[in-house]
Amino acid sequence: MHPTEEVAVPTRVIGLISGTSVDGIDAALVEISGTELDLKVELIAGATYPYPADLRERILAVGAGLAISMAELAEIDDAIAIVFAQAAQNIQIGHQPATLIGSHGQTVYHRPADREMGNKTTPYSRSATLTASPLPSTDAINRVSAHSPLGYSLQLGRGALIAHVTGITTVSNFRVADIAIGGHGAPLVPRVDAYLLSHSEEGRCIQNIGGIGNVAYIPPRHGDWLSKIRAWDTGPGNSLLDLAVEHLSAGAKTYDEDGNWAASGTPCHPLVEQWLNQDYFHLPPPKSTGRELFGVTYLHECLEDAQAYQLNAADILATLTELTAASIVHSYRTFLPEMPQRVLLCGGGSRNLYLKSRLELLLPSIPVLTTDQVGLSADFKEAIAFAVLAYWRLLGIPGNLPTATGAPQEVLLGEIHQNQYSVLRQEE
Ligand SMILES: Nc1ncnc2c1ncn2[C@@H]1O[C@H](COP(=O)(O)OP(=O)(O)OP(=O)(O)O)[C@@H](O)[C@H]1O
Ligand SMILES: CC(=O)N[C@H]1[C@@H]2OC[C@@H](O2)[C@@H](O)[C@@H]1O[C@H](C)C(=O)O
Repeated sequence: MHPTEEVAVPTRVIGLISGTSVDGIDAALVEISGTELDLKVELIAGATYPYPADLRERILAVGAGLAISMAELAEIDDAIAIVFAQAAQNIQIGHQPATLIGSHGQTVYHRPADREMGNKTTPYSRSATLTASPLPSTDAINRVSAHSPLGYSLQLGRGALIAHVTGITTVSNFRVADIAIGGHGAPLVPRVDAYLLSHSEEGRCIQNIGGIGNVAYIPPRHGDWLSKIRAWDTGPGNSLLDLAVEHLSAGAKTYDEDGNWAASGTPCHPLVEQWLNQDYFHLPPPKSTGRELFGVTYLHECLEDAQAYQLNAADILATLTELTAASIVHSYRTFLPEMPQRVLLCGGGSRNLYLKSRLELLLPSIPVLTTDQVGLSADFKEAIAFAVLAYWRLLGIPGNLPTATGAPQEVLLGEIHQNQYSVLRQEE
């Protein structure tokens, strides 16, 4: 290739994600330089674009198990891609345009790998030498597909359509490569956290509180610090709280702004202790979860349990907030090699002042700040991370951390959908 024709690695990148709260599309326009240890990201613009109300309702219904036809699945996949593409267009207005998009899409289903099955022999042949054997019986197939050795995670909003609509090369479907080798495919942000938020002397927990909570413990940055990182989904973040607020306000509110409603109640500690007995909180990492577990059914069970204590609405919210805080701290004390010297919060839950105060109470002598306070946007960190993951994908740098996802090795994450312009250039 002639030197003047050399294609520069895109450095102006858009990251897009809608998380488990399904509140809207977070878009971050960033300027990236460096690669890993010298990685630098400047946030040029960040915005959240709320979903059209009817699309949000459909996503939540599908995520909660509504049966739909294949045609409807294709339709909703493309509807999400179109609003993501529009978010990408909007975030560039008034700025130099981007040449790459990293789009996480919208998770509508997440089933972690079945550890038990992963270690068991399967009814199909895994041997390297091909030997003719009968196809598995229907019973065996049903057994395996009900407890597949591989996880399954579905993110809608196909990258091909985003690339087509925006004309910008788009990387999407980040979770599948990790899942294909036996990982959970989540959490994926910790590798980016490691390079953007590690400290030379200080062990830090980066705690995202979205619909679901997840933590990345990052030891001080020396020696083999990278292999000592631990990360997992801590359990409910705001998912149960949001559902409870909607229920208790008869649909008038969708979340507990600043945690004010919960702050006017009193947490019921025996109930929190009872809820903490739940299996997920005792499962050792790597582990991941979603609204499939901490969703509507779970909330209804919590509300039933609460009846025995005759709690009012504020007490119920205080108790659910306490579950989020206590499950986070319980998981640090149970699974971390050592407690962090600092906790940095991000995600919408970092704005819940009552939740933050409960975390501070449960973590005496450990400062609890937000990532904003160390220079990385708490609102847009996940979107920023998917911009970096797309950038790494083009550079051939792996995006997963095996200690976080449980995958046996590092892999390149994401499928690349080139824009029409670069496809035409290759054909010339
Ligand atoms: N001012 C606020 N006070 C209290 N809670 C807030 C506030 N702002 C946002 N939230 C909470 O944050 C949630 C959205 O957080 P976020 O956008 O980080 O979640 P997400 O990215 O969808 O989830 P995940 O990280 O699990 O994928 C809202 O649903 C709400 O519960
Ligand atoms: C399957 C899925 O979308 N998981 C999300 C979810 O939201 C928080 C937590 O559960 C986390 O593991 C993950 O997201 C972030 C972006 C991650 O992969 O790091």
